[in-house]
Amino acid sequence: MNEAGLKDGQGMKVVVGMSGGVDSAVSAWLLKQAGYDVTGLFMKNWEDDDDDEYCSTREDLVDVASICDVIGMELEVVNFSKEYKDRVFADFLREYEAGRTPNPDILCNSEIKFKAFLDHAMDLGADKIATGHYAGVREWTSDGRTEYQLLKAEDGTKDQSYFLYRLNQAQLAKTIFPLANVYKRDVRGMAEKAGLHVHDKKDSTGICFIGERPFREFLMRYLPTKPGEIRSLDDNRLLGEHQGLMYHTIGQRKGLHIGGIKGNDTAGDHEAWYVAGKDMQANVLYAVQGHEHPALHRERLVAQDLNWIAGRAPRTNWVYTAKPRYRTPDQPCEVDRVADSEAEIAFAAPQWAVTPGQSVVLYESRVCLGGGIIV
Ligand SMILES: Nc1ncnc2c1ncn2[C@@H]1O[C@H](COP(=O)(O)OP(=O)(O)OP(=O)(O)O)[C@@H](O)[C@H]1O
Repeated sequence: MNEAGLKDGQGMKVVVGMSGGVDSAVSAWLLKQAGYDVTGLFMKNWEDDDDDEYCSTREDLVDVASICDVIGMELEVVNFSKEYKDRVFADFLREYEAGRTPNPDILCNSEIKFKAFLDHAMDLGADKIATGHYAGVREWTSDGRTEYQLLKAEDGTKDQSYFLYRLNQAQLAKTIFPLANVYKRDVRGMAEKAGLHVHDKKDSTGICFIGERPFREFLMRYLPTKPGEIRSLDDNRLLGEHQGLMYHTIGQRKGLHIGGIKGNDTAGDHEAWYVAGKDMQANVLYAVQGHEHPALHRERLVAQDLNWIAGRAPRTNWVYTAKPRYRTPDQPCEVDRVADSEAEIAFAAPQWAVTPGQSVVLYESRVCLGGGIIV
């Protein structure tokens, strides 16, 4: 075992997804230190002529080349922009058009990083692939059955298992997460010690293909505006106009431009407005006033398009925890009803701004069981 708890690699061939960031650089370095035969693979997932201003792909590739040089490993480059457009971006647009708020990074993991990328790595003769995700994987035997479990990262503040809940047994069987037991606060120091110049590189933020660009502007290029009314959910009062339901998400406060509206004299009338619902048919956006408005809280949700990592559904009448969105701390819950196509989850406490299109991910202690897409 090395400092990250990695087993001796004994020359096992691993292809590491290299983004140009510090996490994947340190992941590759740790594997190399542990005796794996490591190759870096950089993938290009997005191609757009007007993107130079916001897209850092070129600089990232330069960084990857230098990292591979320092570590002493081969670098391969692959273009998955067609696969990305067909399998991730098309779904992203469809979901927005239907008024939901999807999470393309989740689909990018199950369809690109752990499918197209994994297949390509196997073609290159790899035994396993590795990424710099903060998550863990372990082989677990109970009741005579052996399975791969997806685990939360040791560094709970950085855990990314939420984004990986759509992986299956075959994908996990081929995966190493070298940062499973590493704290983010130590990663930059490790990179510096290893002589990797990206030790002080800024972490990437946001959805990969959108990068730092203004989101609404980006979406408008693909989904034209469709103006409609904004109404108060409580009394149907006309509050203003929206430019398209797809530009808004449940719980959103900014960008409604109705802050100054005064209606009657009831107390609290100066509280901020939040998006509480969408009527897709009538093209009406419904808003409520105040963060604590009951319409923004839900004790139950229904999820579809389910993926259970072990290949079997969770138990009903059993206390688990779940995240109805990435940034929400784990919430105690029970699975009330579960079938192949749909599950209903009841939380111990009401959840704020449960949003269709986002994923609900279920955990039993540190083990990620899977989840589904909120409808
Ligand atoms: N363009 C890419 N080519 C190959 N692998 C990638 C690419 N982008 C991301 N990955 C892999 O997916 C992992 C998680 O990606 P994410 O975008 O969440 O990066 P991150 O957590 O900021 O990590 P990093 O510091 O490595 O960028 C990365 O650590 C890397 O292994």
